[in-house]
Amino acid sequence: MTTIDHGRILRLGSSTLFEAGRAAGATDILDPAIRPLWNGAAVCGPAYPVTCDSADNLAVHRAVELCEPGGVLMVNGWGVAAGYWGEILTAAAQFQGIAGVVIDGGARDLDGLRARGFPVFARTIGMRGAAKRSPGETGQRAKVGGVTVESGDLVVADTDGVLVVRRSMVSKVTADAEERVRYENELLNRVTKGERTLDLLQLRATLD
Ligand SMILES: O=C([O-])CC(=O)C(=O)O
Ligand SMILES: [Mg+2]
Repeated sequence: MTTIDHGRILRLGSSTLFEAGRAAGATDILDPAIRPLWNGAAVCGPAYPVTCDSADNLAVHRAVELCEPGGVLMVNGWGVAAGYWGEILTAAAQFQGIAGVVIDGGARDLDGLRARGFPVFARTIGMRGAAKRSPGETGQRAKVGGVTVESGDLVVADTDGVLVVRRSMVSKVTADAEERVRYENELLNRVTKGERTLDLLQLRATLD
């Protein structure tokens, strides 16, 4: 088994990875309303899916104990603006080695998350505390931002948004994205020197 270099994949960027996997249907973009909660937040790691009951985060507290180090919690919070995540869970997740969290719902204590440098992506801020009554579901699959995420799919989340790369396709998508970066760097070089995108991308014929 080849090991996956998550830092290297993150440097390729979510948009480049999406384009690389697009034709094969290997990548899915979460609803772009799910955004980083502080500037520069970014994370890459295997998904640990969590489905909460509406406005209840007991499943999240359990997931923080069960998720493997390096994992990314992918939480279905039904789009509700409750505080499914906050600074206490962040400190617990960091102790556990969890890499980040994506929530289709609310998170709070944003200054604390930023100060701790923990990447959190969420649909909204949620000041109101979540209940802690329903066990929900952990570790199987979860629908987050319109995408069904399986345990072990690769999550790549950065300033552009949140991408899921299907587990069996990670090597191919990564290799294709590296090729794409080489091509785009060449374009950047030439555009920086004054060449026109209309020429480089052979777009003039379409204009005529
Ligand atoms: O109450 C919760 O479970 C969420 C929260 O604010 C924290 O983790 O600090
Ligand atoms: Mg809190």
